[in-house]
Amino acid sequence: MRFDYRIVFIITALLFTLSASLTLINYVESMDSTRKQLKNSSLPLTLDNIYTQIQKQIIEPNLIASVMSNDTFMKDWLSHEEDEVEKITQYLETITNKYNMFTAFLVSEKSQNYYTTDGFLEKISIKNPNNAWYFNFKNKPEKSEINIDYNEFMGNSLIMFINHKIYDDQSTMVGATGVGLKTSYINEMLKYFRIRYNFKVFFINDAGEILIAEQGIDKLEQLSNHPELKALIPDIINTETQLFEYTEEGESYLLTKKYVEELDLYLVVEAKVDNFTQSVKEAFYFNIVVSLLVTILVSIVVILYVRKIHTKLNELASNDTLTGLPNRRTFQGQLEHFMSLKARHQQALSLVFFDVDDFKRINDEQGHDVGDEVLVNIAKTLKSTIRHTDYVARWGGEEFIILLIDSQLEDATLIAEQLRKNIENNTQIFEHVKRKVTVSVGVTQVKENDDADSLFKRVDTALFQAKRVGKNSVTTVE
Ligand SMILES: Nc1nc2c(ncn2[C@@H]2O[C@H](COP(=O)(O)OP(=O)(O)OP(=O)(O)O)[C@@H](O)[C@H]2O)c(=O)[nH]1
Repeated sequence: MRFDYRIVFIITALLFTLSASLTLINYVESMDSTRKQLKNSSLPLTLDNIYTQIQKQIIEPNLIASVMSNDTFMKDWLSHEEDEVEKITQYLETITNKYNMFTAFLVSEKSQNYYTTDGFLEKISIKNPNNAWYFNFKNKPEKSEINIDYNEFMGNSLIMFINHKIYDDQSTMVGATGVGLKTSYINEMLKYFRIRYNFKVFFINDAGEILIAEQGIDKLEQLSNHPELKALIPDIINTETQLFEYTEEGESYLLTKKYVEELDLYLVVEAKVDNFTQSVKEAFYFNIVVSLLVTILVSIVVILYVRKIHTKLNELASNDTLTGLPNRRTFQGQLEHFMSLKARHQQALSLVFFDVDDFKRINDEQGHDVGDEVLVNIAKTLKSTIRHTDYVARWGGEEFIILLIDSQLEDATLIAEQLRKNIENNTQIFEHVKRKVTVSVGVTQVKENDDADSLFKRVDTALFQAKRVGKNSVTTVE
């Protein structure tokens, strides 16, 4: 009976399918929950965090600019002392140093002069685009504004200006003052959020231009190279929607926005989804490999175990459990095999068939256990008497059979006689039964035209004759 590997393959396939399916379900769920967490928690939290930090940074300078615009010194200076530039320079310098601002400024409506901490800077003109901010501001109803602008006089860097109008007692606008601060802290903050949390943060104005972004981040500087993001910008500005999604070069991005009133800008936080699902993907590949290894391991254990059981079953099916000798069925198979070989190789084969004499008496008088012990010892004697190339079996009950390979009838008779003597003189059997146990033996040789039936019939006749002549003897039938 050959071991059928198909069942192992089926078990392996089922096991792997099961564990792979569970891993896949787990993966899909984890991906889904990571996306949900990104949408519902990480992105909005980061957005609020940045918003709060920016507001905190604006509050103090805004207050300073407001105090400056209401300062009586400022108002008096504008109406009576504008020729004393020293005084205002000192005032602006004091404010800048005291509050650690990048600059402080004043524009006089009467003289159109622009003063900074360095004194008189320039005469502003409506024709100069750099001065456009003042004329725009003047025409606005608001008393204050925040402008984020590059300033060529200030190292051409991005400066946040907090502008406040100055009014005289008749509520006429007499100028504008305020402070300027470098936005480098914003850049630091944007960098921090990118490195620490994998978020890209930027600010867009009403015109859809990205006004503040981390410097050196290609994507945001070259918005025209990113049509998918560019196409979203009108929606970011004009709709109430908070969350946006787009795909670029096969990568999925999520965006969230908030309007920052003080800056009149939209704060946008962007996340590349893959950055957040990477660990889930890695866990998925790892789990698949582990599942495969575990499946292989389980399959090996199953193969080893099933093979062991299979060998045991084979043994049980082909061997006699009491003596360990092959049983009748196995013997018949072997006999047919040797008979066909004989036809090819012209090899002499003989059959020896024997039966324990008066075995029933042993059982009846001394019990079955003693009877069993006798059979076991006869099997041992049998094995030690014949050659290892011969084939022996328990035929059934107290009958044994031997196929002697390459043996003529005369040799077989000699071996049968030897066997009979060995059993009769066996001391171990004697110890158990307390008397001699003998066997009657029939011998025959396989003939040219024999089949299994004719052969058995002949050897059975020989055994019968051996019994008839008084047992404990060997009889040969040609
Ligand atoms: N202890 C034991 N007895 C068995 C076993 N198989 C068969 N027997 C017994 O062997 C006995 C055989 O008895 P019989 O066929 O009458 O043969 P016998 O008593 O040996 O008589 P002869 O063959 O004429 O010498 C029966 O009592 C069976 O029950 C076995 O495995 N163990």
